[in-house]
Amino acid sequence: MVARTTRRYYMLGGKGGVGKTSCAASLAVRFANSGHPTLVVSTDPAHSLSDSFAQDLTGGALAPVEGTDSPLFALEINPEKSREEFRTINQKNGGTGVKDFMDGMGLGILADQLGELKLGELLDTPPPGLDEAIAISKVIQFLEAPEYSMFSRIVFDTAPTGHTLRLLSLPDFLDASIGKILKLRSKIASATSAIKSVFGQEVQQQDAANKLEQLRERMVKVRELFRDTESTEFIIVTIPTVMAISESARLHSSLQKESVPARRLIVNQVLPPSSSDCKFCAIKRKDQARALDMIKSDPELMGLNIMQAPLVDMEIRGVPALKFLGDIVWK
Ligand SMILES: Nc1ncnc2c1ncn2[C@@H]1O[C@H](COP(=O)(O)OP(=O)(O)OP(=O)(O)O)[C@@H](O)[C@H]1O
Repeated sequence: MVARTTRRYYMLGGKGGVGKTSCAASLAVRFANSGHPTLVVSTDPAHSLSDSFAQDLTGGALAPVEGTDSPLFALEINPEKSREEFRTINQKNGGTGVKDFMDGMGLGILADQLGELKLGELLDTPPPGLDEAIAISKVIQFLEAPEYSMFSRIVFDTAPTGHTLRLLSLPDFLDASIGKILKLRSKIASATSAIKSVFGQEVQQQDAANKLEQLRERMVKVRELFRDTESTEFIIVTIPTVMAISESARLHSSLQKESVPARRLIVNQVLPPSSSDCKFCAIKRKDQARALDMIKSDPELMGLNIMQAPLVDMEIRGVPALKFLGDIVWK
C-alpha cells in the first residue's frame, strides 16, 4: 500500500461504529510515517476525526495533524454547507419564478420537464448519500488546486454503509439531472431573449450555467474515481459479529455490482488470545471465532484479503495510539 509514489485513494466504509474512523486515521498515520504526504478526509456528517486524532480539526479547511514524520493533513467537509451551495446554483436555474414565467410565455412543456427533475424537493429532503456525493465532489474540486498536489495518499473516512451504497448510484442520477437542466436552459435561452429578465443579467446566467456544468463534471469524476482500479481501493471495515458481517457481505456485493475495486476486509475489535480467560471472555472469544468462520465460508467475503485488528484495552485516541493500531493492521 505504501510502495507506489503515484497518488492513491483509499475509501474506508462499513456499518456504524465498527471503527471506520480509527482504521482510516491509523492508515493515514501509517502512510505519513512511510514518507507519503497524506490527506485524510471525513465525509461522514458525524465527524469524528478530531476525536480520533485528539486535535481540533474542525473548520472545513486543511488542518495539519501534529506528530507524524511526513505531513499529514485532515479535512472535515461540512456536507450541509456543500448542499447549500448546490441549492443556490439550482435555484438560479430551476426556481418557481422560472416555471411561472415559462408558463406565461407558452413554454409550459419545458416548465413541466423542469418540474419533473424534482431537484428542489431532493434538496429539501435529501436522500442519504446526496450530502456525501456533494462532499466528495467538493474534495475533487479541492484536489484540482495546486496546494493539494503534494498529497500522494488520500484516505476517506466515509459515512455508514447505507449512505455509501446510495452514494454509488447518485453520481449517475445527478449527472443525468444536471445534464437535463443544462440542456433545458440552453433551449429556453434560445427560445426567447426575454428570459434574461428572469435569470437576471446574462453574465449571471452564464455563471450559474458554468457552475452547474462544473458540478456535473465533478460528479462524473467522483464516479470515475470510485471505479478506477489503478488509483482507488474501497476497504470494508467490520467486526466479528453476525450482523456486521452480513452487512459487509451486502456492501461487498453492491461494490462489485458498481465495479468499485474492493480487495481488503478489516475485521476490527478481535479479542486477543489470553492464557487466563474469564468466563465472559471465553464465551465472547468463541462467539467471535464463529463469526470469523462465517467470513471464511461467505461466498461474498471469502475471496477478500482478511486483516485482523485486535480489540485494545483502551480507547484509540491520538497519533501514538493510532500508530500502534496501524502498525498491527496495515502490514
Ligand atoms: N480495535 C479497537 N480497540 C478498541 N477500541 C476501538 C477499536 N476500534 C475502534 N475502537 C473504539 O470504538 C469507538 C468507535 O470507533 P470509530 O469512531 O472509529 O468507529 P466508526 O465506525 O468510525 O463510527 P461511526 O460510524 O460513528 O463514524 C471509538 O471509541 C474507538 O476508539
